[in-house]
Amino acid sequence: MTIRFGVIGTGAIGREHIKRIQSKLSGGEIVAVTDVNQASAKDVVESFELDAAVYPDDKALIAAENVDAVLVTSWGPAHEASVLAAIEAGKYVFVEKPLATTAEGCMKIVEAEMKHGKRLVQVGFMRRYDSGYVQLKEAIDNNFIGEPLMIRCAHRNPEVGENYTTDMAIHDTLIHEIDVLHWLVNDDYKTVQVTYPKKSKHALEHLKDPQIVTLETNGGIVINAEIFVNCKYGYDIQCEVIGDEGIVSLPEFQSISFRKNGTFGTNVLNDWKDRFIDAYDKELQDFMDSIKKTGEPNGPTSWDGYIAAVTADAAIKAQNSGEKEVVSLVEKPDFYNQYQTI
Ligand SMILES: NC(=O)C1=CN([C@@H]2O[C@H](COP(=O)(O)OP(=O)(O)OC[C@H]3O[C@@H](n4cnc5c(N)ncnc54)[C@H](O)[C@@H]3O)[C@@H](O)[C@H]2O)C=CC1
Ligand SMILES: O=C1[C@@H](O)[C@H](O)[C@@H](O)[C@H](O)[C@H]1O
Repeated sequence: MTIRFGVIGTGAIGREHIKRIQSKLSGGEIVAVTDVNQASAKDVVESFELDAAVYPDDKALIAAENVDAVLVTSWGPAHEASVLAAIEAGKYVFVEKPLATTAEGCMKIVEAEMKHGKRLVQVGFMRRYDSGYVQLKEAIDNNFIGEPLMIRCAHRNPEVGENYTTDMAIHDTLIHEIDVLHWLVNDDYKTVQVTYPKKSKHALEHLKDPQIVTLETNGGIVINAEIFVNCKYGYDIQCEVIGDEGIVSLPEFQSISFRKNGTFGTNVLNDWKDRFIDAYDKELQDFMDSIKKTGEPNGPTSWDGYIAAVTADAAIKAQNSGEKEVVSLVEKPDFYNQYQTI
């Protein structure tokens, strides 16, 4: 069985995912595309030589009979409506982060999926598929470092465009740490606080950069996360978990080392596309394989999308108040307890 995808949003990551489904992964094909910029949708069909129809909007694409699964790679604020429409039509959905831009929006999706009665949605929190984070999780789950006490991490981008705003450091960038860290230590967040170090001279006037986010879990683990989106030197993701018996760290991305001109060095990557290339491949392959095997996706759930949104909302409140803000989740529905997600 081949899973026939309809793609909503043919921008940067939409194109990356189309390429991997079409020519790298097995068991899927792109049969439909749409974008509010119709020229972009048409261009992707031509340049990637897809045998796919171009639809005027998400509703028409979701209604197409030959679409089994919808890949939502439009801008964040458009995700909620497309995901809800896909659930209503009983179609599988792979949605890039964020699931929705508000906790209320995520909860609507959670409720719609529960009403449908089985899982349809997987959220694109790809770090759970990254081999480095998988190794960290195995070490923690196997008690290799004893009880985790603290986590130190950094999420650095070389630069961002002028549309990138201070709150995006949370809901666009930190959201990956928000998702992967509570999964890593099997805990939920209790509070969050944001502080601003001295501002980088490379940050535009409207942007506070870098930022330090301190998250505290119910179990007492304190996480110190640096978000620095004009770091200039490259795309760099760091994570170190400190336990009572030792420390585990995320491996550096593998690259050749060199000795040249009196220097011993290695290259640093420049963006997310390359850093998480294997993780993006694995998450989408798992989405397809799991649907074929069990009839449901296996990766991060709508509930995970909801946790991320609630935590991001509290962090944005903390950005503005300067205070420690409470992360308050409603009780996890039994429906999601039955899934042992990656
Ligand atoms: N998992 C990850 O590491 C990454 C995730 N993302 C997420 O993927 C999403 C897309 O990001 P990019 O591709 O970087 O943005 P982009 O701006 O390059 O592409 C988005 C595309 O969606 C289209 N679009 C917007 N609203 C639409 C609607 N209602 N219906 C149809 N098309 C619509 C736009 O015209 C544009 O072509 C965002 O939610 C972003 O947060 C982006 C980069 C990396
Ligand atoms: O999801 C992503 C982007 O949307 C975001 O803007 C970047 O900061 C992240 O590193 C990348 O993984």
